[in-house]
Amino acid sequence: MSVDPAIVAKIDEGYAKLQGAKDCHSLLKKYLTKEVVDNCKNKKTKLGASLLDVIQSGVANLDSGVGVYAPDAEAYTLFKPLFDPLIQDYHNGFAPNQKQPATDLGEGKTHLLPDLDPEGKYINSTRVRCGRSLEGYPFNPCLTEANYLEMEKKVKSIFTNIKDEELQGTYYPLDGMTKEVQSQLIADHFLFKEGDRFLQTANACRYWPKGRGIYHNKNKTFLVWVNEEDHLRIISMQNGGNVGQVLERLIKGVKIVQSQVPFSRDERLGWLTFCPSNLGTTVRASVHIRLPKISAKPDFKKICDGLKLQIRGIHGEHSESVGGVYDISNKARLGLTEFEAVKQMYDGIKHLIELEKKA
Ligand SMILES: Nc1ncnc2c1ncn2[C@@H]1O[C@H](COP(=O)(O)OP(=O)(O)OP(=O)(O)O)[C@@H](O)[C@H]1O
Repeated sequence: MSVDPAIVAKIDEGYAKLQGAKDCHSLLKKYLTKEVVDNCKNKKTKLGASLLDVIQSGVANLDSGVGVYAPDAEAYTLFKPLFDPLIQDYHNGFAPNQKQPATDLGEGKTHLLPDLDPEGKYINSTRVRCGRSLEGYPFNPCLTEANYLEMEKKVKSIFTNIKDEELQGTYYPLDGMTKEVQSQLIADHFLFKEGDRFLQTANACRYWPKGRGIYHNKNKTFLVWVNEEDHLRIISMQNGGNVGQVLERLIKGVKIVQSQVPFSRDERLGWLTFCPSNLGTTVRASVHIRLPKISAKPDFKKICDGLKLQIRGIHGEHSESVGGVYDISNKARLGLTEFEAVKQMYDGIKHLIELEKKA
């Protein structure tokens, strides 16, 4: 199977565009060398995905942080000259000979994560999410409309089997949801946003809103996103800083969901996801936090980097802080266990609160 010359030409153009973009600091630009382009541009996965599928979002969006997506699981091995160094850079030096450790969600250990902010002075809310991909299905750019609908049907049957009283809820398909309800769910931080340009240019939004939706319990403390960036995003969240409680609920939910359908896991890369930044544990544990004194200092980002933490704005990735509230989470998700990923956020935030108190 050879790659269409028009696609090869677009890959070459993409490379040239990145090279010429002085203000582009994405990991794609850093690792898409001429050697990598020449090595990969004529390769195609069994499902027909090329290097263009991997790089097109980062080429279109020069302000990307990462800039690459895997159109299917095979892409991670076929295009490893690009993925391996990029993964190593993003995930704390996770080298090509390293393996993701076995899953440890933290069962029996959540008491080690008592409330970070019992007086409610700093933390508005806490959230822990993980992603899962249904075994046997590729990622967004390779999915057909029939795939989306079939996957949604499978996942809906998981939800109807949730018997746990706290987690029981309803699935709301995006198709048919009123704009008011959708906008309110987004504004309240429960639902994924609409029209994300990074995902759109990755070819991840075809047939939208078909097959997309959200499940949540009555209190909106346990939620599952269906077919946004990943097949599933399983989320536990609540007001305040009780990380242990949030994780406890997530563990319960993941175990129920996982007992019903098989998910794609790779020997080396752990749970497989569309974006390489989410591989491994797929865990992003975050707080919405106010740290007015230390966040005003010029070295705030450096302090967070040193604690292996990532800062985002209040409406998630690629958004700004509002009212001095930041979303701060663990950065790496690969090369450590799920519990360690949450603990990395926990220890880092504890330290930041101490610095804020002393400032
Ligand atoms: N601790 C938190 N409390 C309340 N809402 C949160 C918290 N962390 C994230 N959110 C909200 O979750 C939504 C999704 O955020 P965002 O897209 O940045 O992250 P994500 O779901 O982890 O996925 P990705 O990393 O792929 O973007 C946003 O509305 C964001 O404000």
